[in-house]
Amino acid sequence: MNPLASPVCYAEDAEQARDVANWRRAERKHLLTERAALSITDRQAMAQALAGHLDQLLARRFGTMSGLVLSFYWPIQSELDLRFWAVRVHNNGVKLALPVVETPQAPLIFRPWTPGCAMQRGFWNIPVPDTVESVLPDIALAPLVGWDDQGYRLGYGGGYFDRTLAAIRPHAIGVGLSQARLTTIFPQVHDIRLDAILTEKGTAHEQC
Ligand SMILES: Nc1nc2c(c(=O)[nH]1)N(C=O)[C@@H](CNc1ccc(C(=O)N[C@@H](CCC(=O)O)C(=O)O)cc1)CN2
Ligand SMILES: Nc1ncnc2c1ncn2[C@@H]1O[C@H](COP(=O)(O)OP(=O)(O)OP(=O)(O)O)[C@@H](O)[C@H]1O
Repeated sequence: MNPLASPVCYAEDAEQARDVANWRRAERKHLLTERAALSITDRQAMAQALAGHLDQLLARRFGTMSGLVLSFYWPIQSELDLRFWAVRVHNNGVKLALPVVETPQAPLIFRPWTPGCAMQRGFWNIPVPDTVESVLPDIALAPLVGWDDQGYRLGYGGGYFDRTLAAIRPHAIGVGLSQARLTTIFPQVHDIRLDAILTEKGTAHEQC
């Protein structure tokens, strides 16, 4: 074996990782600008349509979801607002949770949420339930900034969902806009494929 091969290879890997990180930063910015340009009415219609697809997918895979814990998200930065759907799901007896960055650069934790429960501002100013209790979700909705046909997700660039899916393995469903599709996100070793991706147009990806 050529003794020089490994260091050269590492140098190329580091360069490639840097290129991908730079490309993702630019794509994120572009996708977030495009999403923010949609009208509130359009986003509400998309959220309604997506909620319908979610109901179908969850009923098909999990039936009534009785006894299961499902995590959703508190919308930020023009994300589709599925809180009306979360209230409906809660009223059907499903336990809900929200993700929390408790420790930077560590997996997310999940705190139980009920409609109207006390909230506080967390990391990045994202509202989180004001409780010390935590739960493990069986199903986790992952908000998407971008996505690809293989089921890979682009988020806000903290690596939080990937770290979480590497630590615990809920059924992970990415939710986002059909217009946020990328040909590929150039998956890196840390990227974990989601079990399904849903947009306002329906199922874009589903693992068998
Ligand atoms: N509504 C909502 N809640 C959520 C998430 C989400 O995507 N949406 N998250 C899903 O995981 C977690 C928070 N995710 C975060 C991801 C990145 C950064 C952040 O600091 N980003 C840096 C950019 C990093 C980089 O590009 O290198 C920044 O903008 O400064 C913050 C929070 C938990 N809660
Ligand atoms: N399992 C992991 N362990 C350690 N670091 C990780 C892990 N997953 C991701 N990271 C780090 O997080 C950084 C950002 O990852 P990536 O670009 O995939 O974020 P993202 O999926 O867009 O963000 P988020 O999930 O927070 O919305 C990567 O450079 C990587 O170093």
